[in-house]
Amino acid sequence: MIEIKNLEKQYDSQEVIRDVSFRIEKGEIFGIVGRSGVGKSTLLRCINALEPFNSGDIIVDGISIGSLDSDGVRRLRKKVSMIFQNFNLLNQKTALENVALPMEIWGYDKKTIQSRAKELLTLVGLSDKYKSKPRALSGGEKQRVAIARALALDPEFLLCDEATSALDPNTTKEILALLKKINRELGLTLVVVTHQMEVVKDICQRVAVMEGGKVSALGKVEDLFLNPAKSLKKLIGEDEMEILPKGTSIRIFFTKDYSNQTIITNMSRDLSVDFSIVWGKLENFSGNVLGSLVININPADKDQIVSYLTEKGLNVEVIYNES
Ligand SMILES: Nc1ncnc2c1ncn2[C@@H]1O[C@H](COP(=O)(O)OP(=O)(O)OP(=O)(O)O)[C@@H](O)[C@H]1O
Repeated sequence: MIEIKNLEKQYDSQEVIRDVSFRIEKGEIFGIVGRSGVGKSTLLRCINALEPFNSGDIIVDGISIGSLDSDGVRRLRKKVSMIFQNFNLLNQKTALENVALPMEIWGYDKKTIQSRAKELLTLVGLSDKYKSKPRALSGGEKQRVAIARALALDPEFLLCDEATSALDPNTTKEILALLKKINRELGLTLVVVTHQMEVVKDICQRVAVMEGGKVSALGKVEDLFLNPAKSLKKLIGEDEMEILPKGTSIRIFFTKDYSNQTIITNMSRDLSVDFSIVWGKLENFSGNVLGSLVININPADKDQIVSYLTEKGLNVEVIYNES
């Protein structure tokens, strides 16, 4: 488990992390999202002591990072590995040599290094590229090598700093599938910093939204997307607001349990009310299809519609559009 407690970080006089506290549970895929410059990468780099912090603490599996000496930091980085947007591979070395490097630094014997590096490159789907140098690899392949290297010392946590931001959409999907596989099969806890909402929806279970160095929302991804806090709405855009008709509308959030039910048609029959469907979307969250629907209603029917839907266990939001 990673516990971040009242963390504060400044660069000179600029406050970058302001009183941030949350926990990342073992085995989960946890997202940290926010606009550029809100402090996501800085927070991630504090977790493996790449950046010092000013006050507060980070506890990784019971170890307080704030009090580590240089040997402690070395051990922490073995446990908490990291991948980056620009891959950070050594260009003069082959894929195999890049993956071998951390094991050489830790003094593993040559035979173990060779077999483990090959095993890891096979795990990431590059069994035919052992001898390729980075310049002969695509972006996705480079990130696969970086992931194999990050796994070389058997870490428990993998920090991913915008790991798919430099990749095209299809390659992004492949790398996300690989990260999910690593989480599932090796039990690694993943902390994923990203500004890409598709990444959050595809792989994260919980997410912290950052704004101005603070956490402005935190929770399960589907809860935050289906009933977004203001901070998340700003990030994902409020495109539907532009097409809302005048008057009173109701946004209905469909959770897993309701997404296949015909509640809306039943409501129309049960209450004898008319409405028009204005807008709807279905989203895929780690394989679960959830959705939201906006209906425009007669203002006089508002209370009975809200009660009906709430009694059925649905989340609703009333939206008034005066313009
Ligand atoms: N080494 C540094 N020295 C001084 N200021 C820095 C340093 N690294 C980051 N900053 C500043 O700290 C703030 C937060 O940066 P950070 O990289 O953590 O944000 P971010 O949310 O990850 O943004 P991005 O997605 O653009 O990387 C920014 O204003 C940035 O300019």
